[in-house]
Order: sequence, then structure tokens, then C-alpha cells
Amino acid sequence: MYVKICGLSEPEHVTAAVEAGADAIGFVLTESPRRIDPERAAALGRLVPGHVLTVGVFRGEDPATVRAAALTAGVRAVQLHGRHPHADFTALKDLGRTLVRAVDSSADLRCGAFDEDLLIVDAPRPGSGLPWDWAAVRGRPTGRWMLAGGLSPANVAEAVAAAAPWGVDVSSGVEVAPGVKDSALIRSFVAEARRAA
Ligand SMILES: O=C(O)c1ccccc1NCC(=O)[C@H](O)[C@H](O)COP(=O)(O)O
Repeated sequence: MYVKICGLSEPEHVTAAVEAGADAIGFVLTESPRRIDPERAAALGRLVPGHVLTVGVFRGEDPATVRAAALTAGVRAVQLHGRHPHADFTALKDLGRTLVRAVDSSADLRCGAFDEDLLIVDAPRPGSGLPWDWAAVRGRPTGRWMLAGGLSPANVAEAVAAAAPWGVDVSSGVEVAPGVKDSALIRSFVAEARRAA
């Protein structure tokens, strides 16, 4: 089970996620209580070994803005939320970064349909922490896809059993307040996700 921890902003939580065995960590570079600037993401990214994917998270920005922020942040992947057109992914292909398309369950759920490398199927409001009907997508997404939206250490096993994803992505469920991560919750989430696989 591939595990991504999203919305990190403090060195101790980056280190906790890496030491717990997360496969990917996300820095939110768009409007959000978890937003950090690309320079801070670059500093945090220097704490991350090469086998862990660092992901810059965007929503609605044009490709030129995404490109500039991703290069400053030094992230190895770019995650575009919402209804970005196929052309936005095409425009970012030559960045040489892993491209991640994050959508709700009403979108095209074929990973690769927009030339992306990874797909995230999320709640309608990303980062809201609200669980949704995970079982409703079972069997619909294809390829390498992660389930997100309202996951936590307490429910990730149930979510994985319901939707049978390739991976999982969490943010609010490893926080003690909006935007405030907790190292123990991060460790617990990674352990529970791996146990669920
Ligand atoms: O986290 C945010 O505030 C956010 C804002 C705008 C676009 C994306 C955002 N988060 C992206 C993520 O990858 C979250 O991990 C994912 O939506 C899951 O969120 P949660 O329900 O809080 O676990």
C-alpha cells in the first residue's frame, strides 16, 4: 500500500513521516490553511531522502505559475486538484516531474487519461477531512490511484476494504487542529495503512 502524507509544514513532521515509512509527502502550495511558500517547501524537502516523493500541491493555478513554484520548491512531483484541462498536464510534461491528477469521484477515473502518472480520488472539498462514500468508487478507477478524503488512523482499514485503492493519502486525519500535524498520528496512520494492505 502506497502511503502519502499531505500538508506538512514543520521539520519534525516531515521527519516523522519519513521515519514512519511514508512513500510520499505533500507540501500545499495553493490557497489553504496548510499553505507554505515554495522556499519553505525547498528547505523541508532537503530533509527528505531520495526514495520519498516530495509533492507540490496546486489547485487552479496556470501551468506557468505551477512550473515556477515547483522549480523553486524543488519538488519531485506536481499534484493538480480540480478540473485542470488535459492541456495543463501536457504543458507540464517537460518539467520531468511525476504528475498527479487529484479529482472527485465524478471525474474521469482512468489514471493516465490526462497523461498523469498517479491519480488521487478525493472528497469534493480537498483537505476538508470529511469522509465520503469510498465504496462507491470501488472498481471504477484504473491504474495507480490513491484514495483520499476523511481518512484517519481509525478508519483507513475500513476505507481500504471499501474501495480497494493502490494507495492512500491523508492530511486532516493526522492533525490535532486545522493545519497542525501530529507525529504520533502520522506514525499511526502509516502503520494502520500498511496493516490494511
Ligand atoms: O489540504 C488542503 O487544504 C488542500 C487545499 C487545496 C487543495 C488540496 C488540498 N489538500 C490536498 C490533499 O492531498 C489532501 O491530503 C487530501 O485532499 C485529503 O485531505 P483530508 O480529507 O484532509 O485528509
